[in-house]
Amino acid sequence: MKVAIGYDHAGAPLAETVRETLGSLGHEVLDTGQSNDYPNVAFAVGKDVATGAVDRGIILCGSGAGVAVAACKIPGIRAACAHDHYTAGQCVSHDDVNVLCLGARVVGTAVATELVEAFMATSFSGEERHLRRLGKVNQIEADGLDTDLAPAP
Ligand SMILES: O=C(CO)[C@H](O)[C@H](O)[C@H](O)COP(=O)(O)O
Repeated sequence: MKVAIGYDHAGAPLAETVRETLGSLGHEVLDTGQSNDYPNVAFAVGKDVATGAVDRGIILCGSGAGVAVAACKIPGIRAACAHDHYTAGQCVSHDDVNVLCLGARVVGTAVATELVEAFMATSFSGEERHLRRLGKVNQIEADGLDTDLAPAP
């Protein structure tokens, strides 16, 4: 896959680990570089994913939270902050997450490597219940505060 990465000053210490891990897995890395304001980083990576220039994105900041908040504002982006192996995989298989957000002040290089591996090894399951829920996410994105969601079955 082609993967865009980006990082702020707080995320930068993990950038080389992410680049190396993606490379060792055979993925192509598009490095969008560093900005010291996390919304700039999130927008650069999220735009590449949303336009289809790359398949997925990985964004690094201090906690992983700031870049996730910003990236989720971009239509078509499903970003998640994951610091455990289970979430890094399940966020893709259930929620079709296309941007992984990591906090370099939270995890070290060994855990970050495992998180990137889990994220990249997982595909969306396509199961009916997950498609239904993702449809509702898309509905919220399209209709905003006017959204009228069907109740859960
Ligand atoms: O971690 C973050 C918040 O969730 C941000 O994305 C930044 O990395 C963080 O706020 C940077 O903090 P600093 O005090 O400006 O170094």
